[in-house]
Amino acid sequence: MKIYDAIVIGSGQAGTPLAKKLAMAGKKTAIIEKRMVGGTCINDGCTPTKAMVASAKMAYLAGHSDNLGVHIKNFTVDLPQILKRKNEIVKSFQGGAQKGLEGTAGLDLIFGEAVFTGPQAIMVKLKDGGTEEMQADLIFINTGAKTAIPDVPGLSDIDYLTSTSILELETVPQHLLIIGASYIGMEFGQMFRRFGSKITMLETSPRALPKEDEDIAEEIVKILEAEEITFHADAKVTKVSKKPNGDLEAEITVVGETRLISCSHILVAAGRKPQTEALGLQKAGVETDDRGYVKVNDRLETNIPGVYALGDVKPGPAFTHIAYNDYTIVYRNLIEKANLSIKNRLVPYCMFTDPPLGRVGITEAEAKKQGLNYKVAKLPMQYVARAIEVGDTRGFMKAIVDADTKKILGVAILGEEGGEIVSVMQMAMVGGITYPEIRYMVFAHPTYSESLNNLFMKLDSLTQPSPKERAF
Ligand SMILES: Cc1cc2nc3c(=O)[nH]c(=O)nc-3n(C[C@H](O)[C@H](O)[C@H](O)COP(=O)(O)OP(=O)(O)OC[C@H]3O[C@@H](n4cnc5c(N)ncnc54)[C@H](O)[C@@H]3O)c2cc1C
Ligand SMILES: NC(=O)c1ccc[n+]([C@@H]2O[C@H](COP(=O)([O-])OP(=O)(O)OC[C@H]3O[C@@H](n4cnc5c(N)ncnc54)[C@H](O)[C@@H]3O)[C@@H](O)[C@H]2O)c1
Repeated sequence: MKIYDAIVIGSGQAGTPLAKKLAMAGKKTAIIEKRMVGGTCINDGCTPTKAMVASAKMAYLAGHSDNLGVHIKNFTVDLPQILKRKNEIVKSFQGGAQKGLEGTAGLDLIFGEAVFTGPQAIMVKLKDGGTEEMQADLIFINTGAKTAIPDVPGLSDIDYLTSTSILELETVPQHLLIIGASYIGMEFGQMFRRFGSKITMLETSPRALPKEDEDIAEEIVKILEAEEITFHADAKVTKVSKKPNGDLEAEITVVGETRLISCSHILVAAGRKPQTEALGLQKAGVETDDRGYVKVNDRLETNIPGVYALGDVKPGPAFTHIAYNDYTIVYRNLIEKANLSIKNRLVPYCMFTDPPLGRVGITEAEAKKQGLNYKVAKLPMQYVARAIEVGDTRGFMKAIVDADTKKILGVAILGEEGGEIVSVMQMAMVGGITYPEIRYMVFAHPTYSESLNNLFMKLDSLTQPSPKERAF
């Protein structure tokens, strides 16, 4: 039995920096990884998808360059080259992360699958064979999530794609049917449409992106439909099968009506589930919720003293920046004796469609549900000077503000650089900057952020439009 001060299970976006910092703080630490260092984000999440989204954007720009006076006669999409570039980026990020762990004194990187054998005890099924027993007073669960496979008759009999396996396709699917129209579905749907696939998207909810405000979801669907992507909302896949010619067939009901869709590939993008099934949590007495997520308090402590859970394995928003922030909270509480909590943490995110959707704070629907006295400002990107100059006026800016305190409650930017502009607004929200202050703040011209002046002008009919707004 090996004795450590700390054991980190999973080298994801929380575990990797946490293990390093704990070792550097003098704690003898082990980090156990069953697959590859860097977890989902680096290996089959953010990094590879955003690298491939960049190729898809290039294809789109090549096909839409005439308007800017640049005529590109012919272009082709070279998927093997796109994969090669993506793989090189992934490999360099993964290699860098692994080197960082291996080069840290007092830290052991162990490849294998960790299973709890008691509250402070772990058994590792080593990748190279054999097992290793270890224990520590501090154990951190950072095992992330994996694709959830819906219970659809016939699905287990066909070679369906997941967000991981689709990243390795060497040829562009002729017709890709996507189950689930949220982040993963939208990002891959647009990407493969731009690579040349026909795309059909199915969503069980009455509309795509059910967690977003209706106007935002509608606008995104409109943008993707303009690229000839087909959406079916209120849709349920009732059966899938392989036809004698090798094609796949999905039987679906759309608003109660049965249809058959023939396609070459099916991507399952219907959500993710925590990787806790094989973790032996019951041996440690660690409680999970009814969906298998590890229950934690606001300081990310489980019900067992000394055992913590960070990142996607606990309930709540599943993003890399949240996993990373979890690490900083746990580390500072433990080592720097801070008293930090995840309560009231502002959660920004960006869906990397083109244009992207950046959002922070609450939605209009949430403001309504909470019965707040709020106002909504909206500015179409057609009124954003920078968007006109750049030649892409799809989308809009939207803000929800408190009518009494004038504070910003939530912002969504569906437009070019939406994720970047929303970061500006996030800082305003954290700093308590009110919308009248932003309305008259000096931003560089011509930037997208400058149009935040005009966005907030919309809130007060007595306010004179700025010279920039008058120009339109
Ligand atoms: C296709 C896709 C695109 C995404 N794009 C974005 C994006 O653009 N922006 C964003 O913020 N988020 C994005 N995400 C989400 C993001 O990847 C996750 O939120 C993030 O990786 C979570 O980090 P984590 O540390 O909790 O877990 P992970 O990164 O999943 O790491 C968990 C690690 O634990 C290991 N592990 C699991 N069980 C064991 C065990 N028993 N023993 C040892 N090791 C174990 C796993 O192998 C894995 O390496 C995307 C996700 C997907 C699937
Ligand atoms: N840019 C980003 O930050 C980014 C990108 C990709 C993924 N992610 C993360 O990955 C997680 C998973 O993404 P996701 O899109 O798979 O999950 P999700 O949970 O966000 O959405 C799944 C969608 O599938 C629908 N659905 C479920 N079962 C269905 C069925 N049988 N038929 C049709 N539709 C069905 C749901 O109603 C939902 O709209 C997200 O929570 C997100 O945090 C983030």
